[in-house]
Amino acid sequence: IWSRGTSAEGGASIVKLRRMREQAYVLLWVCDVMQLLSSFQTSIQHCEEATTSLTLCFALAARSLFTQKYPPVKFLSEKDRKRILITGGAGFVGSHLTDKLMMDGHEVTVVDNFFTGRKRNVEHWIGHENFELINHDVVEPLYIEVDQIYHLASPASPPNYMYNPIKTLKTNTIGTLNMLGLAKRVGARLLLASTSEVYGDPEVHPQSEDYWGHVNPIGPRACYDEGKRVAETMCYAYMKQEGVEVRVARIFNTFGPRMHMNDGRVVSNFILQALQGEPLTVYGSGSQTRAFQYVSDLVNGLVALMNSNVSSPVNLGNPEEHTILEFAQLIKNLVGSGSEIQFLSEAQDDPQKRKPDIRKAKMMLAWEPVVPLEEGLNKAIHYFRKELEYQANNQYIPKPKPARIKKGRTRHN
Ligand SMILES: O=C(O)[C@H]1O[C@H](OP(=O)(O)OP(=O)(O)OC[C@H]2O[C@@H](n3ccc(=O)[nH]c3=O)[C@H](O)[C@@H]2O)[C@H](O)[C@@H](O)[C@@H]1O
Repeated sequence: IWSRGTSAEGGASIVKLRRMREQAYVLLWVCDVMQLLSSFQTSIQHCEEATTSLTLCFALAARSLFTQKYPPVKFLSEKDRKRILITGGAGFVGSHLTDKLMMDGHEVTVVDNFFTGRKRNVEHWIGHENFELINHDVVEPLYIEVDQIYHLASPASPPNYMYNPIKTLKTNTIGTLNMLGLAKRVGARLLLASTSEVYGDPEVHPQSEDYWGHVNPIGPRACYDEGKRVAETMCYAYMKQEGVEVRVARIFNTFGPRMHMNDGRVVSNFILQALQGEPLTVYGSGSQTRAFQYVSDLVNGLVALMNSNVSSPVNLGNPEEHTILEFAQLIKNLVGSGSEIQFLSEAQDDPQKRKPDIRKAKMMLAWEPVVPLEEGLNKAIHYFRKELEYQANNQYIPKPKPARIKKGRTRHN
């Protein structure tokens, strides 16, 4: 500019340049201020972060000082401590089994696809060095190193297993094949959670292990009943052909805390209905019978069977038999509820009588149920009462918004 322009042009250019320089100074000043502000903000953030971490440290220290983080766990020597896989370990029975095996000092891996299981059931172990939780569906293969497998994965409540019969079949067939394959590969012992449903609507009463059953292979319960029957067949095929060590527990009706509120089985239905003052729904006449065991008895039976040398199927249940109508009355009385009893239509293929013959378990495992029915029911009632309170306290009930007034007119949504 200097060299090319006239003096007049040169003067104008100088003025222009001065202006540009002034503008540049202003720009630089703005930049400086912004930088200063941002570094100030960062240091505030650092300060906040430091304060937060410090608070967190104090909170954690206080928590570990004043509270016990995990339930007490026994110390087991390397020789006695087992690596145990529980499929369906976040479910109702699985989570109680997890508690027992963890407290006994073993290393427990829980595998669950959370179809009916819940993280809440095992959250008290999360972070413990002996515990691992894997979100996995047993229909897909699993590659881990374990000594024992408790194979519990499957929906067990009729409304749940009938909701998706194909998935129920896949879980009990492909899922069981996958777990037996794993047992074979790593040389683990596998316990199958089978069921009293393998006896179908029984013509023999009470049911002992040598009864072959009376199952409708194309009825609504078949996905579960036949699924479990073929799962048992698979266990013995792997035992004979591949030398896999198997244990088969035929589990009869079981109840207790951590049953899902929407489980749909009779115990949780009746207790929740009685607690909420709703009618107790009896399907059919209520003359059909069942015998109910408390979950801790079952868990002790499962562990005793796994560690025994009994490879043939064993019934695990409480032989105290009641009609469903008697059962409804008992729950009403224990809750102190004024609920009515409502008779609904009978469920298709509903077994009319069921009661376990447990002589084999008594003789071979020295096991028998010890929790009386009423004591177990009172524990379950206490649990469901707390669950209802929990639900009520954690429910977000949106308040209706007042209608907005715009220019003197009510706005209609
Ligand atoms: O509780 C269990 O552990 C067993 O539950 C079910 O077998 P089910 O005996 O049919 O269980 P529930 O659904 O609890 O039914 C028991 C009886 O109560 C009746 N019921 C059920 C629910 C209800 O609201 N009202 C009612 O009268 C049913 O019709 C049936 O006669 C499963 O099929 C078994 O595999 C499982 O072992």
